[in-house]
Amino acid sequence: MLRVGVNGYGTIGKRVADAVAAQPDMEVAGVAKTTPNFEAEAAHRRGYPVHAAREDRRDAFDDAGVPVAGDLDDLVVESDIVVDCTPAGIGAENRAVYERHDTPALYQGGEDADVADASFNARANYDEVAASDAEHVRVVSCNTTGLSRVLAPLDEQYGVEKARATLVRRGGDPSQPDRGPINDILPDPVTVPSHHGPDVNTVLPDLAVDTMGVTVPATLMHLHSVNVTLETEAEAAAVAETLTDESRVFLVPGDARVAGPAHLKEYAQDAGRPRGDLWENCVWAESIAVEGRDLYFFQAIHQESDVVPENVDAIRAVCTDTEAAESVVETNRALGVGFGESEETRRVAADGEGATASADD
Ligand SMILES: NC(=O)C1=CN([C@@H]2O[C@H](COP(=O)(O)OP(=O)(O)OC[C@H]3O[C@@H](n4cnc5c(N)ncnc54)[C@H](OP(=O)(O)O)[C@@H]3O)[C@@H](O)[C@H]2O)C=CC1
Ligand SMILES: O=C(OP(=O)(O)O)[C@H](O)COP(=O)(O)O
Repeated sequence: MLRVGVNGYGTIGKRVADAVAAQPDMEVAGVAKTTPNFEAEAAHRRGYPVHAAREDRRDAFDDAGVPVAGDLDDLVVESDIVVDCTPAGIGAENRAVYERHDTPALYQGGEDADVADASFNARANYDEVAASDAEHVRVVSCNTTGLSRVLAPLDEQYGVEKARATLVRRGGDPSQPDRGPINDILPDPVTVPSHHGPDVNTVLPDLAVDTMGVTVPATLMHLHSVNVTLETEAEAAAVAETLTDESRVFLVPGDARVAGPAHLKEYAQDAGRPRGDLWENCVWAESIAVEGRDLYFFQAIHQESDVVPENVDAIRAVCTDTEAAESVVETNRALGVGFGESEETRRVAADGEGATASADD
């Protein structure tokens, strides 16, 4: 059993902890945060040992009646790997703590790429990261994850001459009342390209991609308008087939009459998904169009959850000998990723494979 510590228990951290707890080869060693708020109480109720991330905050936990299992050092010692889910910039400060204990760590996409020895997306570069023996790995951000999951298979199947995407970014998460805008539409960043294209190149280095960002008064999901000039001509139906075969792409059927992210979130909640999470890219099947070698489509990205299965796979890539396909299938199975069965799932099931818990160390 891999013992996984989660440092930072907010939007991403709480989901990563639950996803780790769902895996047959992993358990949650504990979680850490600085404030004994409702989320700390929820972590305690879920049975996760709660750690005070800063020694000077320990009294606050005692005063609030939230039992404290230890400090950050204790959590790192207890863990085979730590998933750092602290706010952007704090992960970089924490790397020294993980190094001091010689404990591998994952970081999130809010950190600069140079926080880690490698950036990770399971569909784009699991094998390279696993082979590199990198012990400090950054899981790319939600938007970059969403782009990488579609651009990797399109590049393999048809070749990508040039990808362009306009990212309509949600202003903040539903749990962030202090975010905005509340009545505006912001070029964000106003400079072009946005950081997302270069970030895709941290996991798909040879792919030509430019991105622009716009932030809007919405909290539910990001929405991407994607245009890809392919190297070979393809029918829209063939592209749809290619994307259907991806286990972390949900091709939203036209007859579902899903108008936008509000319907997608309702779809997930009706399906009984925890927190209404949508771990998959949601590509509108009807939007897939091809003019010559130019492909167009819309996809929605659930920023709170799409990186969660990627973190689970990154744990296996860093700590075990598990192959990419095995890990993805195991992660998907344990979480319930996929509204239908992908080709990848069918193939691995037919081969009788399953993720192993064989830790290297
Ligand atoms: N939300 C999103 O849409 C996405 C976020 N990311 C990235 O994931 C990372 C985390 O983001 P997100 O989950 O949204 O952030 P949140 O603000 O929701 O959660 C951060 C958590 O870290 C805790 N925290 C703050 N300071 C410290 C500290 N010094 N040590 C330990 N814990 C601390 C906070 O609680 P407390 O204050 O009690 O300590 C909170 O639990 C960022 O890099 C972000 O860019 C990536 C993809 C999508
Ligand atoms: O990593 C994210 O977005 P990004 O891919 O646009 O950088 C998350 O949605 C967090 O974004 P935020 O920095 O607006 O909270």
